[in-house]
Parts: sequence; C-alpha cells; structure tokens
Amino acid sequence: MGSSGFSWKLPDHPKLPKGKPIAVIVLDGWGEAKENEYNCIHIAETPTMDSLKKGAPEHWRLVRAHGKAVGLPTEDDMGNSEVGHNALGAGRIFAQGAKLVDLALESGKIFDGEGFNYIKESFETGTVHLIGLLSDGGVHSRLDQVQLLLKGLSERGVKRVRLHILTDGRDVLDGSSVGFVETLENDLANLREKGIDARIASGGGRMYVTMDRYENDWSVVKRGWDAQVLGEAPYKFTNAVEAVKKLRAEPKANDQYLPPFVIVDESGKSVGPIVDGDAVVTFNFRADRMTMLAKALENENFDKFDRVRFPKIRYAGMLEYDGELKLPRHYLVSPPEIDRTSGEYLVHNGVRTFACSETVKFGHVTFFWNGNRSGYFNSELEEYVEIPSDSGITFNEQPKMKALEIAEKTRDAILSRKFDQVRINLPNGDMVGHTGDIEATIVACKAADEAVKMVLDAIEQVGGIYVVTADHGNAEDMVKRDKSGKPQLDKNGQVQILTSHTLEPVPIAIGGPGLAPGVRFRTDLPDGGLANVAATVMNLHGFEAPSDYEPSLIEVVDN
Ligand SMILES: O=C(O)[C@H](O)COP(=O)(O)O
Ligand SMILES: [Mn+2]
Ligand SMILES: [Mn+2]
Repeated sequence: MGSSGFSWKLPDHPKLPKGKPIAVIVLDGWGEAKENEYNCIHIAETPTMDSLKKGAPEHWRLVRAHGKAVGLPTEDDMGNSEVGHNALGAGRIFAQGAKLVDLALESGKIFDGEGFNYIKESFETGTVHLIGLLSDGGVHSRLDQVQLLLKGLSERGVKRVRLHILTDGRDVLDGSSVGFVETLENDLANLREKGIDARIASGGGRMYVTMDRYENDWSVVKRGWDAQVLGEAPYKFTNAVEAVKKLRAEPKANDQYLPPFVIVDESGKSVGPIVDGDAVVTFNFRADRMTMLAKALENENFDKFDRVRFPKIRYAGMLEYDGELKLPRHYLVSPPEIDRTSGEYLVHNGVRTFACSETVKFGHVTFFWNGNRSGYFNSELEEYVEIPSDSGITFNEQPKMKALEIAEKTRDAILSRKFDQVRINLPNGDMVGHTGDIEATIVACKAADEAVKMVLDAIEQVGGIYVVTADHGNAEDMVKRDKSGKPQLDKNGQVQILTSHTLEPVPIAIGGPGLAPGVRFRTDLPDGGLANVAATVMNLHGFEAPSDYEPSLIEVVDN
C-alpha cells in the first residue's frame, strides 16, 4: 500500500476460489422486450440464450442499461455502446459526455475554458466551422447543444460560422434529417439577421461520410474531408434542405448513407472550405466516431489518405476523445475521468486477459471497457485480437458478420488455457438492428446465439465460468411505438421502423462448471445496472471488488 493508502491489490473473496477461467460475453444491442413480431430476438432461433433464461432468477436476471444507470442525463436517454461498456468495465456510474456538456453549457463554463479561448482567436479574422452529427439522438451529439453553442459563439464576437452536418437516421428515425436541417437553417437565418455570416457548408450521411470508427474504412473520413476541408463533393446544392430532400429521393439514400454534398454560391463556388486561420469544433461528445477525423485535422504526420491541403487551424473537440493519445490537444469540455477500471485492477492482480471483437466493435471491449483509453495496461498479461470487419457494405447484406470468427478465436483462447478472462463483443443484434432490416436482424440474432454456444462449450471443457450480458437494447424492438406501446404509423400508414437503440433492460446470465454451487443473484438489487457487473466478475475471479464499485449482483449461500 502506498503512502496515499491506495492499493491495486484486491482482497481475496472470502468464499470464492481463484483460477477459474471466465468468459465475459457482451451481446451488442440485445435487450429484453415483449414477444411480438418486431422482436427479432424472440423470432430468431436462439436456443442458447433461451436456455440461459431458464436459470432465472438465481442465474439469469435483467439489468438496467439506459438513462441514469449509465450516467446519461435523463431516463428518456436510450443506452449506447460507449456508456454501456464504460459502466461494464469501470464498475461505477460516471456522468457521461452528454451530461457534462449540458452542465458546461448551463453554467456557461464552456465559454471560459481553455478550448473556447483557443478557438476564439480565430473569431476576428477567420471562420469557425462546426462539424458533427445533426440530430437529437443524444448518443454522439445533440442538436440543442449545437444551438446553445451557436448562441454562445454569436454572443462572443464570432463573425463567420460554417456548419458541416452529418445526417443521422441511426439514433433517430430515418427521414428525420430534413426536420433537423430545417431547424438549423432557421437558427442560422436568425444569426444572419444579427449580422453574422452563418451557413451550412457541407453534409453527408454519418455512415458514409466522416463517422467511421476504429479505422475500419478511412475512405469514409476522406469523403468528409474532401467536402468539409477542400469544399469538393459529387453533389452541389445552394440549399441544405433541398440537398437532403433531393439526395433522399435520388440516389434514394437513407439518412445514414446520404452521399457527400457541398453548398455552393451563385457562381458555383463552395461556401465554406476550411482554410488557414480558421477554427474547427467537432461537436460530437462521443469519441469513437470522431477520433479518425480528429487525427486528420490535428496530426502533422498523417498517411491514411491524401489530405491535399492541411490547413493551419485552431481545432477543438467538444470533448477530449482519447485520454491516452491526448487527442485532440484542445477541447471545450473535460471528459469523464474514468479511472481504476476493472481491467486495470485485474491485470494488477495477475489476471491474464484476452479481449476480442471485429473491427466495428473492437474498441468497445478494449477502449470503452478501459475507460476511453487505448492500448494495453500490461502487454505481457493482455492480448487484444481484432477480426477485420467487412467494409463498404451495410450489415444487413452480411448479417452473420464475423460472429463465428470471433467465437472461434475466443474458443481457441479459452482452450489454450493461457487466459483467466476472455472478453468479447458480438455485434450482430446491434449493427444489423441499426439497418432496420427485420429479416436480416433475425439472421443476425441467430448467428450471435450460435457464437455464444461455441464459447460456452469451450468454457464447459475447461471447467470455467461464463457471464453473458449485453450493453443496451436494439434488436428486441424494431418499431417506433406511441406512448401506449402501439406501433406508430407514418403518413402513408406504414409502421415506422426503429433503427435506434431502446430503453429496454438487458439480460445477464452466469453459469458454467466452475461456478461455485452456492452462487446466485441477490434479490436485494432490483435496480441493478450494467455498472454492477464489474464487481460481479471480480468476485467470480475470487476477489472482492473495490469498496466504491457498485455492488456485486451475486451472493454465495451455504448449501
Ligand atoms: O455509433 C453507432 O453506431 C450508433 O450511434 C450507436 O451504436 P452503438 O452505441 O451500439 O455503437
Ligand atoms: Mn452497443
Ligand atoms: Mn448501436
């Protein structure tokens, strides 16, 4: 124990043994909801997950995965991968980016901070560019925060603003982009009346332009760069509302996949390329899908694509996106300080760890799990394996994704007996659920269930323990519902397909031959959430959890 009294050493659990290999499986986007035709998990053949459910209430239960249980501002906020995996890995509930930005805007502190002062130096002579996801989804960004940021800029002497918008349709209904752009245009018109030269300069759908993650496909970021920085795109319009409406009709893209466009003036010139002396703010608070652009905007040495021009700008993120890489150097709001995560503790206590997913979710069980920190804590005890994801497709085209490959690698890791913990994310329910394709999502859920089986079979062979859970809902409800729970219809009388996550709780199941006989879920934590899982897993490894962790979900009763 150091002089501060802090120690990484975890006390031994009074009853549970050490040395049982544990598989922690996170099914992405796998919530629990009523059984009906829009519940793809229910419709799909999922014998493995169904059999786990039979262990209720001692070995199967539900946990909260949305709202305040995962550090989001309100109970109306659906869960998401970032906050879900943060809670799973850190064992405590931290006020998350969405909330921290709200507080900084409310108090006005955002406008006194280092990041804002830094960009302010461009107000007099340069343009301030705001780049980010335009919706009220609250997963990566929120429109009301952008509105308050614009207000703050206008009150503090900004002369020229350009918005580079990314349309959503993934955390909100497809087609809602038009309304968000109209709202923004209205705000910008008000700013223009006050003498501020404020316009939308470019746009594109989030999944096709800019918001790739974990370096799956740099061409996505390049498309955005060309439009935002160089002012070049295959589609040119003089008005952003018209741009979104027309591109939705022809080439009939949905909001997530709108092709890149730039707004041009009467002479056909782009109204807002990013040039020397300008300031740029990326207004997403969530890191995973802004990190690649942040690198392109900030790094002198960059070889992922030809930037053509690398303007000398003052760049600030809404938040710091990577604490380890210190990326970006300047930011408007400090991120949650997620320290002392369970991964770090376990490594300090000699637990050898294997983590695996495919590219599109790889950072979830590494970066997010470890408190938004990239890299290993101890490369001698940890191995992180990334299975390359398909790129350039929408995942309903390949709904099985790499579930089998993830499971095979994990099975091999378990059977090698080189690891005490294997931790994986199975993306299917979520990634295919986001496409809104019900048939494909059913195939996806079946594939995830088969992958779970393969891992559980390996755990059986080595006498280990499994913990199967999820990070938030998605595939269990694919329709937008009204307040009474009935499917909502659009103006053509069609049900509105829900591409986003949900507010549903998620299952957690424990078992395996290594599970000590008296272990069962406690009954005194009915509101338990994802943050309670870390202490649970630490117990199963034979350790007591740190005293400030959310309590363990299990108890050990004498038989
Ligand atoms: O980034 C995404 O794909 C969605 O906005 C949220 O999905 P995730 O939180 O499951 O990654
Ligand atoms: Mn997720
Ligand atoms: Mn998702």
